[in-house]
Amino acid sequence: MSASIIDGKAYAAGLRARITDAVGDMAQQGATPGLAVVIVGEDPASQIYVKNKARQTVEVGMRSFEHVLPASTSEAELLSLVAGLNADPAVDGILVQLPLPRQIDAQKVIEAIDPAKDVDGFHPINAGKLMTGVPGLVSCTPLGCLLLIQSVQRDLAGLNAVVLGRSNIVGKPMAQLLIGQSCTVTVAHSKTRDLPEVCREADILVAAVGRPEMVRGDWIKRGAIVVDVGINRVPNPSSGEGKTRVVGDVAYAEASAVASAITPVPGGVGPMTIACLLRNTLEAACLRRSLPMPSLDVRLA
Ligand SMILES: Nc1nc2c(c(=O)[nH]1)N[C@@H](CN(C=O)c1ccc(C(=O)N[C@@H](CCC(=O)O)C(=O)O)cc1)CN2
Ligand SMILES: [Mg+2]
Repeated sequence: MSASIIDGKAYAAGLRARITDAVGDMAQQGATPGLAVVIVGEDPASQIYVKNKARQTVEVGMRSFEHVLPASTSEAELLSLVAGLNADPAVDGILVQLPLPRQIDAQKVIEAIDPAKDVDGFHPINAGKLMTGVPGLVSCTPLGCLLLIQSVQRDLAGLNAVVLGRSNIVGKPMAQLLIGQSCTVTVAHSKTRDLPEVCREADILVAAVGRPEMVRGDWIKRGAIVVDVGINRVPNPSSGEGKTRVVGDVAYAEASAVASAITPVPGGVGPMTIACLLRNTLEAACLRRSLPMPSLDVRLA
């Protein structure tokens, strides 16, 4: 078996096209959505993600408010900025890029964001809504993963899903989303016994552990759908000294020989994270204006 490749880049482009249409309709009614993105410090990867977020926000026709703060910013200063954004009627969505410098308690900042503007879906109110099956803003990376899984199989009821990783940002919300689709869900992690054995039970395997190529081909059930959330930079001496390349948490070539469908790294889950952020900003803007959320059905060729 050679797995079909789930093209997250193409899916994300399709989603952005649908969002662009919806935002155009809102703009005609004088209701252009706005997204505020906050970055603290100079982490190079975060700078790239934030630039991409701001650029794509403008590309879909939304207003982008970028706040670049020095690494020395205090928690009180950041909380004061968040309070201002909560009160700003032009801002529908607020995103504080993670990680934050060590002097700032990220959880405190997340909890300071108005849940109605929490387009990352990290606020305990939104996490609780997901847990209890109440509509709310859902964390972007797991939402992107679910959309990619459903692009190859719409009905997931009764399937065994294994989520590798238990972070608040990916693992836990991913498990909740799959429960919402009537999957039988196992959350596995670094202390799980017989991990390869547990993974081999999965019809759907979502890997979000941050360990390069940890999931081997013989951990995967024949015909499984494999979603790789990992973004790991590893040395790549064949392209020159000091050069790196990006790999996922799954050994891609081995897994492709066994799975029915698999997301690549890069070009799988990563692009969906920002597309879903824009989707969530649209949803927040619709809710705040009591407008219906447009359907954003994307079909891959
Ligand atoms: N407030 C938030 N902070 C962080 C989040 C988040 O969702 N909200 N997620 C990550 C970073 N992230 C977005 O912020 C993000 C990561 C990766 C990608 C992406 O497109 N990756 C590419 C590969 C990139 C590479 O080559 O290095 C891909 O997979 O194709 C987009 C967004 C942590 N912080
Ligand atoms: Mg993410």
